[in-house]
Amino acid sequence: MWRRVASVSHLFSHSKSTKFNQGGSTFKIWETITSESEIPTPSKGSPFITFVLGGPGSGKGTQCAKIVEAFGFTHISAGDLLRREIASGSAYGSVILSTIREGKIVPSQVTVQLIQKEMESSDNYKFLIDGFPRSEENRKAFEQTIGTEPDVVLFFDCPEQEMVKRVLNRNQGRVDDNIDTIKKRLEIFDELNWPVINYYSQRGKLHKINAVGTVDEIFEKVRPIFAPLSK
Ligand SMILES: Nc1ncnc2c1ncn2[C@@H]1O[C@H](COP(=O)(O)OP(=O)(O)O)[C@@H](O)[C@H]1O
Ligand SMILES: Nc1ccn([C@@H]2O[C@H](COP(=O)(O)OP(=O)(O)O)[C@@H](O)[C@H]2O)c(=O)n1
Ligand SMILES: [Mg+2]
Repeated sequence: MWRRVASVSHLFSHSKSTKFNQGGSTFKIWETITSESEIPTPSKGSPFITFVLGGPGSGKGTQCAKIVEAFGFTHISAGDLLRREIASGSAYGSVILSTIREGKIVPSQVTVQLIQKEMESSDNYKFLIDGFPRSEENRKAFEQTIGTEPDVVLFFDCPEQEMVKRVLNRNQGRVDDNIDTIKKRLEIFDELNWPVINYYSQRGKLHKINAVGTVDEIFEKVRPIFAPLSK
């Protein structure tokens, strides 16, 4: 549930719990109903980090481009970094390629190192980290290596059927955009994503966004989260 608060620097949040049954065990998910939530005030001395979560095809990359344009973030896509690593012929390339083909998660050490390099080489202090963390292992490795937590976590919540449709129409020549790999990616997403969502929800950082609608309609739900930030 959203309440638009135009040009007000405070958005407050309250939560309700929902139970999800994942692989035999029940996780209690705190669903943040972002009507009123406060985002920290960024300072140029320290990075302002937003994690962008959601299943394959939920629209993370598309919304990141809009956020960059409106709010001046630097977009770091974990998937793009891994694909760049493959293309560069790096020593890790073949392992990364087979992991992506199988829809599995690349070891966190590799992904976090790539993210860290991007952050360190940027002059910006506002980062959108897209498609990361995809597991608790990812999350913990980031915290240990970078030594900080995200300020904001976005979660694009999209029905599976819609995600499958979008991925099959994406047309970017990706090795993982085929029905077999998508099925595996959705299974992995279902198994590993919820504990991460639960963790950030309990810390009051999660902004869950219904990812069904047009790109612009969805961005109008994202915009108020960052409204307190200037470009
Ligand atoms: N709201 C939307 N409605 C319909 N298609 C969308 C929407 N947002 C993104 N898409 C399309 O769906 C595909 C997946 O979007 P993308 O941003 O790459 O998702 P993700 O990064 O989460 O996998 C792309 O082809 C994109 O153009
Ligand atoms: N944190 C991450 C992000 C991506 N990946 C791998 O990269 C693939 C593509 O990630 P992506 O973020 O580009 O995919 P989309 O959700 O954008 O479709 C994933 O399915 C994983 O195999 C990973 O191992 N760890
Ligand atoms: Mg993407």
